[in-house]
Amino acid sequence: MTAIDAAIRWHAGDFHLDVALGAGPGVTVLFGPSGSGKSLTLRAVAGLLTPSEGRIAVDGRVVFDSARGLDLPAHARGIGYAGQRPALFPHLSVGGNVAFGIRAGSRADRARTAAAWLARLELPGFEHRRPGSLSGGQAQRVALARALAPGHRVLLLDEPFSALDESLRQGLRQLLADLVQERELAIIFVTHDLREAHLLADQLVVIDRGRVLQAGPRDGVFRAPRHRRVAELLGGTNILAGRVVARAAASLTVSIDGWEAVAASWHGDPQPGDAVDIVIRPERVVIRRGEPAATNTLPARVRREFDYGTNHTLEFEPLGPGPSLLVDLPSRPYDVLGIAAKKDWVLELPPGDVHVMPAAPPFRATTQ
Ligand SMILES: Nc1ncnc2c1ncn2[C@@H]1O[C@H](COP(=O)(O)OP(=O)(O)OP(=O)(O)O)[C@@H](O)[C@H]1O
Repeated sequence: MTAIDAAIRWHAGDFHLDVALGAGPGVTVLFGPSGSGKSLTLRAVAGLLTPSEGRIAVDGRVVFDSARGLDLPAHARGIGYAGQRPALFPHLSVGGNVAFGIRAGSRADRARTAAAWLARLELPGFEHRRPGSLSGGQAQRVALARALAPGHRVLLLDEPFSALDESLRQGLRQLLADLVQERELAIIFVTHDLREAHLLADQLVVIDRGRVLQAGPRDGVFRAPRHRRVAELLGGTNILAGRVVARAAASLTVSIDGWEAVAASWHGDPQPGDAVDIVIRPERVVIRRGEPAATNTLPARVRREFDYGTNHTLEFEPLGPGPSLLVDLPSRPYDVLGIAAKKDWVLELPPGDVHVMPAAPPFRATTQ
């Protein structure tokens, strides 16, 4: 049974939210740019925002249905929620905040459970502190403990690590992964951090301007975006316009700026002659010294390079016909290959990493 099944509409001013979302056990990452509607979606599922239309079911139980006038309050939905800005009750201690949603057990039991969650979130002994005395990252972890403590199977977490440093983030990501295993949790996790999305997601939902653009298992969405906008949002910086030359059972031949490449991945039903967009992820390009490879080689020269410390982004221009390409290379292979000294290389694009999508509709400058 899906843990969350939601179809909601809401609008305010110019912003229209029209989202259908399903989430099962594991981590479903809701990924999208700032202002795309991620928080609104989560707030609607949590019961903190009333959609103008729609239906929301949690573990098969309908908690909102505009057609039936049903709208269960947040506390009756059986969901743990931690918002983007931790909204702790200022009049309660930290322990009181964490124990707030726990229903079972004596007062002492609830206090013990709260203290145990605080310790698990690396805040041991914080239960007697006041919320006003916490740093931003500590308050965020208290909010997370409060969401976890009642033991709900469904958790909605809105950028819960945004105020934390990398080492704390790593520990808490591991904690979430452990909890998913231990308790078969279903978590919807909002982030606009691509690395975090990739690291955490079992399922990935890409949202933009209030709409779901694509949803599915993480690798399927990353490797096979449906169209240019999804590829752009997922960091596919080489998105090239081309045309289909030929189609075989398991491959397409595409022409890009006069250079032909074989692609083994595509979305839709591309036919010879069709205009298409082609995405080649910068971390999937192979840099060779010049030895021959079977398919998809492109002699090219480094035109510009950007040193990000852990990796280099190289901008290659072709030596003959073909596209310019960005290539990401970790700093060690960069040194071993000697790219600082040698600028002419042969790029190789494995066909499985050349993904073809229907061409984005042409941009219309006028409304005629
Ligand atoms: N009460 C409101 N009235 C009008 N517009 C609103 C209201 N609440 C949110 N919006 C708008 O809806 C859009 C989506 O907001 P939302 O908070 O869901 O974005 P988000 O994807 O979570 O972004 P971020 O990553 O920046 O948190 C934004 O453009 C926001 O300004």
